[in-house]
Amino acid sequence: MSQEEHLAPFAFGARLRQAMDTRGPLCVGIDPHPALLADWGLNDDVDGLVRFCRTVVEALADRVAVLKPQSAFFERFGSRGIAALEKTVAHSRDAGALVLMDAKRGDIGSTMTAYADAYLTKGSPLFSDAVTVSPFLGFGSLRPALDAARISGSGLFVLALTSNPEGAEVQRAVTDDGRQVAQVLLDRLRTENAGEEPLGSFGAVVGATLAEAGADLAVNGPLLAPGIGAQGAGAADLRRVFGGAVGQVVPSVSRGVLRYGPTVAGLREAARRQADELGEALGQVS
Ligand SMILES: O=C(O)c1cc(=O)[nH]c(=O)n1[C@@H]1O[C@H](COP(=O)(O)O)[C@@H](O)[C@H]1O
Repeated sequence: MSQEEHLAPFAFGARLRQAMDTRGPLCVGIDPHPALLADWGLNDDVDGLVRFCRTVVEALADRVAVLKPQSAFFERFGSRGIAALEKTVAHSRDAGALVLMDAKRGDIGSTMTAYADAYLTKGSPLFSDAVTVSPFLGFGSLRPALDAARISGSGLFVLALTSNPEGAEVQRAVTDDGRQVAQVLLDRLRTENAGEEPLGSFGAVVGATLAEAGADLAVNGPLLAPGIGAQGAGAADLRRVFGGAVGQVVPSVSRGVLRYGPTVAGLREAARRQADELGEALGQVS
């Protein structure tokens, strides 16, 4: 039985909290890079993509809290890639993982409504437990997604302090009232999550690669921490970056686990190792 069936009335934040508490907080990204397909002995085509995803889901969907398919690697293959993405989402959810669709969508409100229909509305072929969104058009442009997520019990992760070095130019820019852009976004998330227990459904993306957070991360929502493994961050960075907010951190690893395929056993062992290391750093059961 999937987590959704178990926990149907609960909001994403509550379902995520439960998954983090029972499975540990690790999120594994499904990023079928051409280089990984080659390393796994697969062709860089739809058949290779499908086999790759089937293996990752078989290995991990019954044990990690969150699986995060990176939409770009599926879009490369056009409509058949999207069909593979739909199946990957469905199989992951059926096996009990929460699915965070990494699509980083963002647009004017009226178009955002269509993205909300695609990812956050029950019955849509790409319906996911949560989706990553870009607030570059202003936090208010995300309103249709916030509203749709509230109705369907799904969630959002808003890019705030991304793991790439180029992000700071925009995200650390100082606004008229003296706050950094990232802080404005975090403050808006705190408002959206106000009063939610045990955890709000609207999270922020905060890279584990940052030298320091330099922001108030207490948004009463989850903090997705990519950048671990291939981008150079590790368990030791989490306490430094997240400080008192470590209990809300969902550490995210893609290549750092995927490179231990193609066997199910290799992937499981790599995920377990990451979960142990990160869980220890976060002071959580894993
Ligand atoms: O939203 C994300 O997941 C994300 C945000 C961010 O700031 N940095 C970041 O790397 N990501 C994604 O996280 C994954 C990182 O992959 P690895 O570097 O292989 O672990 C990729 O799918 C990125 O698109």
